[in-house]
Amino acid sequence: MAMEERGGSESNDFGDREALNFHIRGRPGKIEIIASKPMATQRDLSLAYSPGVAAPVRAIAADPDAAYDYTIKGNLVAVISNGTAILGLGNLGALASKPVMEGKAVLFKRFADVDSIDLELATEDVDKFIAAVEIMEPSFGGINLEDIKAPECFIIETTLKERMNIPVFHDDQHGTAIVAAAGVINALHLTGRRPEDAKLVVNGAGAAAIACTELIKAYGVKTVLMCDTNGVIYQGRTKGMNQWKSAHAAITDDRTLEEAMRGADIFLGLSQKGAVTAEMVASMAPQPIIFAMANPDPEITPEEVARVRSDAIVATGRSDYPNQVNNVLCFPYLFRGALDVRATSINEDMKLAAANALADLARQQVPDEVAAAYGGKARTFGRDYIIPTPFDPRLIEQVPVAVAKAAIASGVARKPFTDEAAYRRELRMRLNPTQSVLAGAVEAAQSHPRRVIFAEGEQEVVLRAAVSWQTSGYGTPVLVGREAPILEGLARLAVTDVSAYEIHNSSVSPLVPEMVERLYARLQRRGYLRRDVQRMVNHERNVFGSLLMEMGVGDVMITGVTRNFATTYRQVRHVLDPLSGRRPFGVHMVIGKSETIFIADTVVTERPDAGQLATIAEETAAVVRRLGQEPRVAFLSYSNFGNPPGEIVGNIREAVALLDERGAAFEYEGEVSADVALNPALKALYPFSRLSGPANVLIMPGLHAANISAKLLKELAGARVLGPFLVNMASPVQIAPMTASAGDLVTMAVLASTGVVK
Ligand SMILES: NC(=O)C1=CN([C@@H]2O[C@H](COP(=O)(O)OP(=O)(O)OC[C@H]3O[C@@H](n4cnc5c(N)ncnc54)[C@H](OP(=O)(O)O)[C@@H]3O)[C@@H](O)[C@H]2O)C=CC1
Ligand SMILES: CC(=O)C(=O)O
Ligand SMILES: [Mg+2]
Repeated sequence: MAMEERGGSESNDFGDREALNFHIRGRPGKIEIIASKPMATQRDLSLAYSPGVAAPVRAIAADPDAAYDYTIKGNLVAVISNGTAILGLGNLGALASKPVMEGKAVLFKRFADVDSIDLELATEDVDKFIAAVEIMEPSFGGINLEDIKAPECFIIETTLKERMNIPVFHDDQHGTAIVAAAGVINALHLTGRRPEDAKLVVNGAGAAAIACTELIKAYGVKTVLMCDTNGVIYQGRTKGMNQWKSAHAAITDDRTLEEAMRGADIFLGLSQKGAVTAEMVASMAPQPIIFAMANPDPEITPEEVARVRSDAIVATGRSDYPNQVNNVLCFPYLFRGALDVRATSINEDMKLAAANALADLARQQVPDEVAAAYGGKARTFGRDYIIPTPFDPRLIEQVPVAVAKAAIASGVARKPFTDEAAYRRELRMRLNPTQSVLAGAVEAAQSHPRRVIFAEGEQEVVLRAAVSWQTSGYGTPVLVGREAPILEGLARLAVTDVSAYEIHNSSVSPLVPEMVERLYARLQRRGYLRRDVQRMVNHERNVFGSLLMEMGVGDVMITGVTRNFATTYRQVRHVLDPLSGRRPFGVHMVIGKSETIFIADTVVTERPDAGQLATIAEETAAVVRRLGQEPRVAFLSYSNFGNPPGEIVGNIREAVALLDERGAAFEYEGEVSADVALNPALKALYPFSRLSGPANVLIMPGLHAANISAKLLKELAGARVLGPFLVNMASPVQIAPMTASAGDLVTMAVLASTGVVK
């Protein structure tokens, strides 16, 4: 997101209150543990616990490696801290570090499907810390040390690496160094500099700073001045020194950061908020490279830099500016690769491989399916994109493969892979690409704020969605309803600045006369009297809201929580039309762990004929592609390829033949039963089937089957079911289910406003 698009704001678009609410909502914190095996029956209990559990116990006692087969060990990483250097907030103790450590654990899961648990150890004693961690080796596949201050972190990590036979990795040192090095390589490339000619100034001489400096020196940067709270670290300095700082002591007359910064090509900030001034930045060399990486607030903000330098490449550790240089780009993927080949350690070769993979990725052309993850906004390598963003769906494939290969080549992999293509496939399957698209759409929504008409503005759930829309920076909520209840509702939600919300009351709106004229012109030849139309405009919020859309008051309309779909749809269609020549239909999305299943048409056409089925399939396939997945369409029935025969089966077979005739450019098959479509073992009974894998688009034979199965899944399956999404309307209108949460409403609005669903 470019700075101007943020409106030049220098603060978060959310406050502490929202961050606290986020953490307290539902289950406190950010983690829960779920069972990976069913625990439904007496038999399950016997297998999982006594007596069944004795079998894996004996197997592991006989062969310790069997723990990787029979327990979670091989995919479990401990995030361990004592809270002595929590981000850039300082030594606030073990307990206070827990939100960060829980956060790291969920990032492991979200980005690389690594299970992770946080452990906060209440000690600043190095020996006690080491003793506690080393005896935990049986439990974990790897140890991620976090937010432990220097110089203790160096002793802790070195000793644990010597004593433990699983990867031990201090994220603040090496994770940060890998990502910073990738960014520096690309920034040097962009500014046409050679590493050996560049002057680097590092502010901070702790865990992150020392490791970053070492890695960047290994890449060829020779002239380095490092500073800490006592200024420049020069040869001969005695105050506040230790052996790790001494290794980087320079021969120089500079004594302060201000002096060191003069003429510097690169600045790395790994110290504290506000440590750098605009004057210092102004004194740097042309095209300065400025990585202000302190969290949560950088040494200097990109806005402050922009005021004095227009030629700088700027990165921070935060996700709300371009170029996020943060170890989140590294640790999930590095451990993924290390765990997958059961590496005994994470060595220099693996770190270099990760840095190079990250740097390469940013330089690659962004393919269309990845652009979908950015809401269609293609990224190109340049000043505002020197490093991939955390939601880039290619990271899960490229970085772990590079790391695993380096582990194999350097001899630390205990279980090398032999088939790289199969490993890449396995990695891709770990994450659901739709999640990346949703994340990308959110980013796109923030950079192109839109006006959303919430037609049911007095409803509590709608107000919560509207507040979330506004505070997330997606744009202006336009609320339909009476002013007093809406203002009361906003006050209950602690909104202080109501000027950010627009309220339209259909009883008193000055737009009503024009609305009546427009609608009467449209409906008079459908048997509506002027007074019928007047009543509809005044009393039917969906009609009023749709007219607001029609008159350009909003960009997107969201409704649906107070009336059933059919009623709402009828009201909307009084005013708004489908795309020319198109027939609207509905798609539900069932968002699973590694894939999303799409079901259509779940809302409009009761008994689609063959032509309609074929068109629904084609248009759903287009939606699926925009959501980052390659469609594999199954036309569902109770029968498989004509067996048993039946009346509605003919329609479906004809739809498949029509797609053949039309030369449809996606995989499709039918008619098949749901289990043959989804279960590879059953599909194998039909080896001629044209689907290359389980279907992800289920085209239902009729509205009954579609709507019932979507709702059954929502109520029973425990999966996240979104929709129905209304496709093919000329203006972006979405009709949510009456059960929609505020989050669902926002997601629907985001997908509609970014054109991912249309
Ligand atoms: N973007 C990212 O991915 C990451 C960012 N970081 C950030 O780096 C910073 C340091 O973290 P970490 O290395 O773990 O912590 P440490 O406690 O190990 O090191 C902190 C270092 O910063 C120095 N320092 C503090 N304030 C100043 C100042 N005003 N001017 C100069 N030096 C200063 C300290 O100096 P002295 O030695 O004199 O006490 C010390 O050397 C934090 O802000 C953290 O958020 C860390 C990891 C990853
Ligand atoms: C990002 C991180 O790990 C830190 O700031 O400490
Ligand atoms: Mg950290």
